[in-house]
Amino acid sequence: MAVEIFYDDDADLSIIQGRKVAVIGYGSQGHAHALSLRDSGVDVRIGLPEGSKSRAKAEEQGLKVLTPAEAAREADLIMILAPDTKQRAIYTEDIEPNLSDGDALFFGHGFNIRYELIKPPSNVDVAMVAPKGPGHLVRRQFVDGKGVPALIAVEQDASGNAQALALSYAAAIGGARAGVIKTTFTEETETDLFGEQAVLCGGASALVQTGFEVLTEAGYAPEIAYFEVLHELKLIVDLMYEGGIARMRYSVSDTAEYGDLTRGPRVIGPAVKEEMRKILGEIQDGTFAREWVGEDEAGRANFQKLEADGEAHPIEETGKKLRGLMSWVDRPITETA
Ligand SMILES: NC(=O)C1=CN([C@@H]2O[C@H](COP(=O)(O)OP(=O)(O)OC[C@H]3O[C@@H](n4cnc5c(N)ncnc54)[C@H](OP(=O)(O)O)[C@@H]3O)[C@@H](O)[C@H]2O)C=CC1
Ligand SMILES: CC[C@](O)(C(C)=O)C(=O)O
Ligand SMILES: [Mg+2]
Ligand SMILES: [Mg+2]
Repeated sequence: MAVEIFYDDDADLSIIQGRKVAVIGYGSQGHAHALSLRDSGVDVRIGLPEGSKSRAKAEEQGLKVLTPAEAAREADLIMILAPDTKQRAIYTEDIEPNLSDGDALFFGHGFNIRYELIKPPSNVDVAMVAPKGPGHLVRRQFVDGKGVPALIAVEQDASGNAQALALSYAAAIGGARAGVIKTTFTEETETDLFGEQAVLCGGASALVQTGFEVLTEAGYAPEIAYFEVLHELKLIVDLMYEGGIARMRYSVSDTAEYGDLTRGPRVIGPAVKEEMRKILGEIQDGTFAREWVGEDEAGRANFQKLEADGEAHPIEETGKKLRGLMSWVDRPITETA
């Protein structure tokens, strides 16, 4: 089925400019949405708990900061950009008691609706604006006059205007400069989880670490291995981003292209594809969501151990040293872009 894609000319910015928006959370996505909404002329407040370390950042950037409950009460559109595992409690304690007829409840990812962790009342719009990129780059691209593509979805259309509202919001954060695709909460949640697990974060990290291990264990210099499997990956992916896999193959040598065509399918062979299908199945049947919510409720011990193991991987030390010698690469993540 053909998808519907919307651009700036299809969006009416005045719709979101007429709303009082509460952004709950001020992390990767929260700061990007809030600052870009504000720069697009939208009335924004941030909802953060009293003890949150993000409060000072939001205040420094001139934003009004309230508790999540106060922000939800004052606003008529509430965008939840707190961690997925915390959203159910925030919704129950701070948002649900402050929802009124005609309010809109927005999400940046469909997890809590798809897995029925949050069940909103029927008198509010429930919609999603999900940028297809990390929040710090969503903000950086907005400031640079560009945009990260976004997905919109409407789960509940109490007002009869929820899609236009979601499109207007997506345009205000720069998404409609690149393209906004209409989808469902289910399709966004399942494809997003699959993408980040199998390809973008899980697949790519494991590919890079394994390539680095094979080279260094065979006695090659870690610095050369780093440049080969991590640094150059960005340059190769830039070509794919600009012109697809064909553009990358045009630019690399024919030796590289022959190796790509004959060896690539051996690395990512039928066993990997089968594992990817299993991973997708665990997303579709709720196994992953139950596991992740359980891990969070149990205090995240396994998550923290795996994270620490990743930080201790030798590629990190090599990379830190080499990136420090390339000022244009070692760019800090900032909250203002
Ligand atoms: N990261 C990304 O680029 C993307 C994320 N998303 C989705 O966006 C949502 C937010 O993710 P992300 O930006 O990564 O989150 P982050 O972890 O970067 O930030 C979470 C923010 O929520 C705050 N927070 C924590 N607990 C509460 C609470 N009880 N009440 C209010 N605020 C709270 C945190 O405060 P403190 O700083 O004090 O911890 C922090 O400011 C998720 O649904 C995610 O799936 C979608 C697309 C991409
Ligand atoms: C790829 C990870 C992501 O889905 C994203 C930046 O789009 C996320 O959840 O952070
Ligand atoms: Mg994503
Ligand atoms: Mg995601």
